[in-house]
Amino acid sequence: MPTRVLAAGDHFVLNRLLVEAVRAETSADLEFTELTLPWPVEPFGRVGEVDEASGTEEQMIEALRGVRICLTQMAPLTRRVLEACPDLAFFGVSRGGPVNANLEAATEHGVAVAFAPGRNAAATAEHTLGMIMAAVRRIPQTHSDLHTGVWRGDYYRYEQVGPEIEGSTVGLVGYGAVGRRVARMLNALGARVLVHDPYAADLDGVAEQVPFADLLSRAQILSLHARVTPETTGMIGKAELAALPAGAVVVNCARGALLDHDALCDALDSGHLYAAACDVFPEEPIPAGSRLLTTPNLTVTPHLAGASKQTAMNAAHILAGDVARHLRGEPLAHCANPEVLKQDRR
Ligand SMILES: NC(=O)c1ccc[n+]([C@@H]2O[C@H](COP(=O)([O-])OP(=O)(O)OC[C@H]3O[C@@H](n4cnc5c(N)ncnc54)[C@H](O)[C@@H]3O)[C@@H](O)[C@H]2O)c1
Ligand SMILES: O=C(O)[C@H](O)COP(=O)(O)O
Repeated sequence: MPTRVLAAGDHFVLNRLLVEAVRAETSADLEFTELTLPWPVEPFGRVGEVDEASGTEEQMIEALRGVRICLTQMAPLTRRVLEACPDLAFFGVSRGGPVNANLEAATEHGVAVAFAPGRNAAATAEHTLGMIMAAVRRIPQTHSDLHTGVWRGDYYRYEQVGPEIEGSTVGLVGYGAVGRRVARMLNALGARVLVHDPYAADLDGVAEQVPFADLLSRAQILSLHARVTPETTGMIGKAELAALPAGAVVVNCARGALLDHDALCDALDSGHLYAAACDVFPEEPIPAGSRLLTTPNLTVTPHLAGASKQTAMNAAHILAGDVARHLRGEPLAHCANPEVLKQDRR
């Protein structure tokens, strides 16, 4: 009897990549089903606490009959799904965190939850560098000026000039897959890189861990790369922005929940900050009429830092490696619930 595998991504391209990556990783006798599911309301920021009713729960329960391995981007693994699908043993989430899985219930049901850390870290780090440069050099503003027939060379040459990255002090909050790549790039550009991440042990020799208050008082460029936790939610508010040196630049390509956006707009309006750039917001899409769309010197992109040609392929390869390990009865490389009692239910 072949082992049944369900690829339940939000796009047929992801499903194809998942199936092909698993086929390339193992010669086990597998039978694949592909199901394209709509992207549910994103539980941004919560990891492993999902359990509310979801529109796709019924579809999942139906599709998971007899399925042992499920690979998905956002399909919900709720307690109800787990109770209704006793054959499931492996649930792979093609994201940096298994935000769509109830980890406690999965562990109770002996279902291993795998995920794909770092799959989009290069893309996100490169976008962050782009946002820093865009903000510091006023690229979006001057580009828009030219489109409206305005050539303001002297203004931007003398009155609106930002710091060079070379020689600047940059503060990174969070030193995980993205943060450490940003640090390497900025280090190569000649910046001094300070880090606040209480859980990062090794700083790769390119950055210096400092107390949070020191980082804030010294960072000419502040870039956020922490995951959202109770500890990091709202960690950059009015007081933290005020603590930055005058003329500082703030960049957020992590999560909107880390930053008080009203305080950010106030700090830009008052001239305390020179510029800011955000890819993520408290509400997405940004509602019409929001200050985030009209505050000068705030560059915005629509939550696409992690998107690249490689991202989905990287995720598929990371998950496929763990599918092969699961089938061989080996420990997984990226398991969100390693305490799972019964990983192998063959
Ligand atoms: N905009 C996008 O498209 C996009 C793409 C990828 C990742 N992200 C977001 O970027 C962030 C970083 O992603 P990653 O893949 O590097 O995650 P990661 O899990 O590899 O790293 C997150 C880091 O945050 C640190 N952290 C935890 N608590 C902290 C605290 N109190 N203070 C400072 N640091 C703390 C952790 O120790 C860890 O090193 C996440 O919020 C992720 O959701 C956004
Ligand atoms: O949607 C995003 O922000 C990116 O895909 C990264 O999120 P993740 O690391 O939580 O998957």
